[in-house]
Amino acid sequence: MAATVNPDLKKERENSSFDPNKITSFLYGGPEIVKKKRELESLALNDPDYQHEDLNFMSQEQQYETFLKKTLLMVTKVRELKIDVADRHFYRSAVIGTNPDPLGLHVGMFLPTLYGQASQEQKDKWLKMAENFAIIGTYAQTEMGHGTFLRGLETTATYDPTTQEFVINTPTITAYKWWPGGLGKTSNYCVLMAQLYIHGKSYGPHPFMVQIRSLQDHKPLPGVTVGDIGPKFGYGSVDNGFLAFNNVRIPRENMLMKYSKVEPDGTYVKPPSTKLAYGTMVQVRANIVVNSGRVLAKAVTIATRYSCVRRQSEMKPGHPEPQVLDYVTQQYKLFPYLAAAYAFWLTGQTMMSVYTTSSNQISKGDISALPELHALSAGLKALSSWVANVGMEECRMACGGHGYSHASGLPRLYANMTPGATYEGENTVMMLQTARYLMKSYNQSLQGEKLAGSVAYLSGVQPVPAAGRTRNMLDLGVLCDAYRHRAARLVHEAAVQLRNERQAGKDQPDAWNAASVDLVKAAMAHSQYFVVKNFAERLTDSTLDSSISDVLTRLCQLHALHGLVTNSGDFLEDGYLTGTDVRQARRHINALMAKLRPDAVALVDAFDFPDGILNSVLGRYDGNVYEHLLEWAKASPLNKTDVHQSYHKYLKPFLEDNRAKL
Ligand SMILES: CCCCCCCCCCCCCC(=O)SCCNC(=O)CCNC(=O)[C@H](O)C(C)(C)COP(=O)(O)OP(=O)(O)OC[C@H]1O[C@@H](n2cnc3c(N)ncnc32)[C@H](O)[C@@H]1OP(=O)(O)O
Ligand SMILES: Cc1cc2nc3c(=O)[nH]c(=O)nc-3n(C[C@H](O)[C@H](O)[C@H](O)COP(=O)(O)OP(=O)(O)OC[C@H]3O[C@@H](n4cnc5c(N)ncnc54)[C@H](O)[C@@H]3O)c2cc1C
Repeated sequence: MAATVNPDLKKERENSSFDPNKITSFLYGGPEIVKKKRELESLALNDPDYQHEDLNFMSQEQQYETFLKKTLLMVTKVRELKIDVADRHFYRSAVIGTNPDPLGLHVGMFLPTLYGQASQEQKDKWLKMAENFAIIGTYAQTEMGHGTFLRGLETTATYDPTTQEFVINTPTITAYKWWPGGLGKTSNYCVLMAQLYIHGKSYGPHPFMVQIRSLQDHKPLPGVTVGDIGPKFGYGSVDNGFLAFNNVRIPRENMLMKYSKVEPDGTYVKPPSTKLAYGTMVQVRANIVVNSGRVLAKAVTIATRYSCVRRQSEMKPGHPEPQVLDYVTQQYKLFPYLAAAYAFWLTGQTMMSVYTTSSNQISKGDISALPELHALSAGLKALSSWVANVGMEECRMACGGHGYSHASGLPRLYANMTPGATYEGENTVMMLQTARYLMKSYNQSLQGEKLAGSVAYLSGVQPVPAAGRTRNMLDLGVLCDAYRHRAARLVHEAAVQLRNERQAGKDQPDAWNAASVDLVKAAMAHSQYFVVKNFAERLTDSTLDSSISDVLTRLCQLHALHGLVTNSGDFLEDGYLTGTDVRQARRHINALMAKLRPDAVALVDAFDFPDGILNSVLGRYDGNVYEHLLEWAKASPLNKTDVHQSYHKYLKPFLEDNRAKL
């Protein structure tokens, strides 16, 4: 087995213009954090207790069992090792890699819902148990018939003042809860979203704490039907489940009552905003933005390293076969996603800091930040997960045939990450939520109100500059202006279309539906502007090491220019940019790619994913791809014996029969 680094990769690293550790430090927030991250990752990756056979060789049941065992062990070890709460995600992501785990919903949504929606007494009652995994919960909202339309949920929680209980019921097949992670086999509790009814009146969806399985033998409690929904496109390591209730009674105190309340006599106390009950979803949407950047970074790391190891065809007759990354078309496949990975990594950081600031404000009773937080997280969640999906698939195809093998790590990455476009708010629906906020804000600006936050740019009309001007299309100020102008114009045009539909006689919902393609386009342009502007702003950080600011600036330019060229119609339509500008932009992209080429490997190394996390033969740090491909294939279950047992059952009699007939 080769112990040395592949010579092509070695040369790439020797020829890069900067030290990748400096970018790693920038991406993770300083050298101390990087040190901590590496220590925790290496602790997890070198722990023999976490080793197991490749998941790709396992059935769904085996994957679930393996991951359950592994994550429970992780909980115990995190406790024993006394890992700080703030650092646990480093350890966790090294243990689970790019796979979801059966406790993901407990950590990612059940606990956050208790933190965000439970009253102090309820926290005192349940938090200790939940934080210490004495109970395991999930977030049971989606039903077979309704995921998007929360007001359409059919599960009911009917208050009975005589016993001071809620009666939980699943009235129809379509009311079955469907999809919650960890529900199928793992959880014994859930936060249940159900329609609250008091004295025959509906109050909309509310969260309830409901025990579903016995704490003694894990059997479903009386009146509870629960199970696994079966194999999916990915997510083999998670037991997504179904759940139904037949008039199950829970105490009044089990409705999560930080905001809405039901008094013993059935009096309903209204929350400051009904949408506060949706708070956990906003948090997870912000997390998805972070995750999309990381997922794209992983895919690009695999494809870029492999493209330096892979040699194919003759560029010049008689010359050695070039590294495929030297084909400019290959660069054009990968470098825009390399740039996008950086863009979304940084966007994710900003999104999380907006989330933290706004949610602190909200939990203190000031809910003014809620609409902006919802609109921003919805749009960025949708944009980032869409780009990550397209990018992962592009990276897979850029690896040729080997990209299709599970050895590449890319099919599993895609299958596990692509539902980010669907869960936690289907992407088109999320973009339409952002559009709703944009329309409101736009109308407010027309009334002369000054706008703040991400929509501040909608205040005041953006004039189209006079024709004939020359622009420097590499100037980040020029690029940000172009994106801002495009977003403002598309918001304006969507608003005009909406108004025209109304004037043509449609009511508001029909007009909205008729204008929805334009509305999504406007929300997309708004979100893209936010990403480009955020990237450019991060480069103005005076503490940024000068040795890396050049290369990061190139990535930012490439990200902005590539988006501009692929959406050139939007920038040209009203004459804001000229054909010459767009042609110039295309030339700059080629020049930028040539400049980035020597730094490509260092730029993906800077993401600092150890091999154990990447889990890809093609993306190995040492580049020794071929010998490990062979080794990996040999470990496949079909190769356990030279002659498979099916030969004796089927092939042998078939061949013998055919031979006998000759
Ligand atoms: C370590 C941990 C790792 C982390 C990862 C964890 C695990 C990851 C795995 C994850 C696994 C996956 C787990 C899962 O998948 S969990 C299930 C996730 N499900 C969804 O996301 C459902 C999506 N649907 C909705 O959110 C709502 O129903 C929508 C938004 C579609 C409409 O809603 P509704 O029909 O009720 O309302 P309306 O249209 O009448 O609008 C009314 C007003 O409300 C405003 N509004 C709406 N929503 C919000 C909001 N949230 N905050 C603030 N405001 C909000 C809205 O703008 C409007 O404002 P205005 O215009 O009137 O002023
Ligand atoms: C892997 C995975 C894990 C999940 N985990 C959980 C979980 O733990 N807990 C949980 O509660 N749920 C979970 N879900 C469910 C998930 O949240 C929903 O599937 C998601 O919110 C989308 O809702 P839907 O399935 O009803 O899609 P639908 O709304 O039926 O979407 C179908 C199509 O209709 C379109 N559409 C719907 N409404 C509109 C509209 N108003 N305007 C325009 N177009 C519209 C959509 O754009 C889409 O193209 C999970 C799903 C997956 C795939």
